Amino acid sequence: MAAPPGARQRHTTWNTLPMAEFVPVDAFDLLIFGGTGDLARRKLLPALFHRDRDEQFSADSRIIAVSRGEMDDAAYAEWVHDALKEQLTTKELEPAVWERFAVRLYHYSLDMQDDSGWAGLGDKLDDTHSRNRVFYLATSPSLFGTIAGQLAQAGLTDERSRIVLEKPVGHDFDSAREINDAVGEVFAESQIYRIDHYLGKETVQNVLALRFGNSLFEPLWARGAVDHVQITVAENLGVGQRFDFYNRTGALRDMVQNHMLQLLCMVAMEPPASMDHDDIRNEKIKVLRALKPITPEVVDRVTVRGRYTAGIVGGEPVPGYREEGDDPEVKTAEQDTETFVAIKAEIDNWRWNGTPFYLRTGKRMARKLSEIVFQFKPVPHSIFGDQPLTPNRLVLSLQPEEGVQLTLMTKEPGPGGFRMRSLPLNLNFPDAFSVTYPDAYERLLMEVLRGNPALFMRRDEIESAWRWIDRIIDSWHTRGVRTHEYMAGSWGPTDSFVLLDRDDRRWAQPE
Ligand SMILES: NC(=O)C1=CN([C@@H]2O[C@H](COP(=O)(O)OP(=O)(O)OC[C@H]3O[C@@H](n4cnc5c(N)ncnc54)[C@H](OP(=O)(O)O)[C@@H]3O)[C@@H](O)[C@H]2O)C=CC1
Ligand SMILES: O=C1O[C@H](COP(=O)(O)O)[C@@H](O)[C@H](O)[C@H]1O
Repeated sequence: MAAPPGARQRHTTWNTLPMAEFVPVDAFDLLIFGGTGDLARRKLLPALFHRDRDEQFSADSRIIAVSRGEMDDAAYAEWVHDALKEQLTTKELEPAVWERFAVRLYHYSLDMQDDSGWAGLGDKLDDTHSRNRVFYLATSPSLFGTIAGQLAQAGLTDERSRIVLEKPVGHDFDSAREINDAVGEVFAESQIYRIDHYLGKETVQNVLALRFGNSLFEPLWARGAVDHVQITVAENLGVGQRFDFYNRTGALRDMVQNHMLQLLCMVAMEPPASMDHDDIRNEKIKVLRALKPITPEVVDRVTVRGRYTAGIVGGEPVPGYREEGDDPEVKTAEQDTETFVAIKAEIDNWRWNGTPFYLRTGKRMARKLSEIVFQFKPVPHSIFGDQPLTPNRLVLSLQPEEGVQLTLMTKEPGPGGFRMRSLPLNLNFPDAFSVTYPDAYERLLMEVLRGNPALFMRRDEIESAWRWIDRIIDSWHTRGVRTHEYMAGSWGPTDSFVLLDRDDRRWAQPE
């Protein structure tokens, strides 16, 4: 049926087939700037290999890596093969799939900071522009503007091409705006895909399904019923070989500015009118704009910075932050960088006024765990006398297991008396669906190749998030807020427990 005159055009390009099916994408040239880096080796190439295994790529689709290294296509294919051997099991790296994948691989040597060499890159590409052309920038963000400009000058872009920007987009609001301006001179906003790989995780998308596919939760999803929300992203790994990057960055910029704020937006936003990417992003931006600024007056009470010391993780002794990294020059430049941060965030809007969102992320914590916990309020009046009633809790688990758990009060069975027990109602996704869970990068790469930007961040989201983060960093500087030590293998510094204790609340973990 034709849309009525004046109806809004929707751009949803989600695969909504009734069954999970591997729908092929149109032919593409995917250029990975930084195609020999750590991200390409560990994430992008294994993700692409998996999608090729499921026959989603046409025979003529190509992957072209760009880096300064002198290597021909065959040498690059060999490098990729070694990388895949490291990342995948022998069973996964099926020889027939590898043969198909290997012929897609090309390498082009180029110093992106140099003006020469860009015209030659065009010779590697299909000049009929008959296939989708995607530029994936897996390099330092300081190169994003230069790369976009050089691509335009070499005549390699048109209105159909897409550009993917890896996180972080900038180091603060000003640098993010500079990058967005430079890239925006060449590409329209609809052609720019800013990655936050948390948006590619299944449970994060399941937040949409849970909230808006059920009538049960939405009426309770507000300050009237929800006491507070906790978002935890705990890692057991340390900073290891990324010391140089991390030392300049810290947990607030590395994890909160992007992943944690995106999670917060997904659970706190108002219902979007549709799954259209701009409908969703319009709601997310409202949440970011409603975040209460953290000023020097309150920063001590609502944030905690931590840094790990040596300890034991998973039964193994591990070094402290100060012992990580081996470059002496970097070591001397060491700052009081936080590897842990906890924040009491408040959203100044009708729905959430008075319901805080406690955010917590850290490296070298007791175990890897990412979850969002909705702590509901207690019943207003108990008819069960002295029996304690545990308020309901909804837990959305992202990692390591993906699922949803709702705790309910039930009556313990028995011939006499009336005893109440809190029990979980569990929906474990891997048990419920007999499919292999794709890595977040697999989904995100496919969405780029399909031209669906819903799972990517719009310019205003990035910039709003930076404004809020910059304010915290300024307040830390103004008040000289230092890091507190926590032992590797713990759940963070004591002060993070005090943060909740002050409000008479507790972190959901440790159990
Ligand atoms: N690694 C990870 O897990 C994650 C990384 N990121 C982000 O992705 C980006 C890339 O990270 P990562 O892969 O770890 O970095 P690496 O340092 O491992 O790789 C950088 C890549 O860029 C190439 N490169 C660097 N400078 C130039 C240049 N002037 N001209 C041409 N090629 C160049 C390098 O090749 P060569 O030196 O041979 O030129 C290499 O291929 C960073 O912004 C990072 O923050 C984001 C999330 C996770
Ligand atoms: O972007 C980043 O994310 C990883 C954590 O990702 P996950 O999918 O393993 O939870 C983090 O280790 C890294 O420091 C950060 O840059």
